[in-house]
Amino acid sequence: GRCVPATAGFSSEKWEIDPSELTVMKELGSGQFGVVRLGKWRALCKVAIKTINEGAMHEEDFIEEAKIMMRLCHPKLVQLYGVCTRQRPMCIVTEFMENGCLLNYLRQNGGTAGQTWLLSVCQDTCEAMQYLETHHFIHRDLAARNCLVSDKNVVKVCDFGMTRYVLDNQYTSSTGSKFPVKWSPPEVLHYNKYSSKSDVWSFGVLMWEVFTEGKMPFDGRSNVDVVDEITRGHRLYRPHKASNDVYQLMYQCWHERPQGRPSFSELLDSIRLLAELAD
Ligand SMILES: CCC(=O)Nc1cccc(Nc2nc(Nc3ccc(OCCOC)cc3)ncc2F)c1
Repeated sequence: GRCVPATAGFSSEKWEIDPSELTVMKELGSGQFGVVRLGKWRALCKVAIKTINEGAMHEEDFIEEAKIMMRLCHPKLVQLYGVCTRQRPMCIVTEFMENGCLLNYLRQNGGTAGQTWLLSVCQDTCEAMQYLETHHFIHRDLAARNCLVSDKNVVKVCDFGMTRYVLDNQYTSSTGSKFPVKWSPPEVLHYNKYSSKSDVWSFGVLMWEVFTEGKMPFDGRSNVDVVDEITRGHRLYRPHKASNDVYQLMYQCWHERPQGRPSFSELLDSIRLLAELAD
């Protein structure tokens, strides 16, 4: 099936990739840990090679985790192929997605995107999140910037669980300048309490990003103001391209209490129903 043991043949320990079998090509941009480049494995398979800047990551912990992440296989998850840990800087090798980051794709192709595709983006990402929920794996940083678009305009979720290995405390502390406050629920902002239900809150914000075709949530407001607004019960407005049904779905994701929010399984059933009715 889809989940071919991706690194079968990559090397002895299934998560270790032999760098001599990688050809590095053009630069794609920069992610959380450093530069990401397009590459080829054994001159054949296109891959994304993410270089990990020295001091950017808890490397030992990540290598342990990579063994688990390799086992997370789903058609809507950007597949982790393996790591090159025997040289520095270390690198992470993943599936390559032709059309790049969803956030930029929405901003560049906005306006032309029909509601059908916008809803399909939510369905793709919800399928990935339902899979992670089933495997009790929390993403912790779900947002359009952490989704990628394939050559067939299928959207996949990437960088799941990676925030646990970031050393820059501007990212990791909820008062840090780089912390995803605008994608975080009250229990994360106040108690650092992560769960699949905190991912559901982020998913609601991702739906808002999709239906506004890449707007910044709470645009112009500071993180401190957003914490205050959210705590007082304020929520993001209905995007013009979102029907009332679609808005109701994302709004449910922002229930103050985690247990008041739907699961990804329930969200997926609702999205599939809306997609059917829209056809
Ligand atoms: C918004 C956040 C953001 O840009 N993130 C980001 C940037 C760079 C690379 C990655 N990671 C991966 N990228 C690809 N494919 C990719 C293809 C085209 C592209 O075009 C860039 C120039 O566009 C004119 C960028 C990426 N496949 C797997 C990744 F893992 C993530």
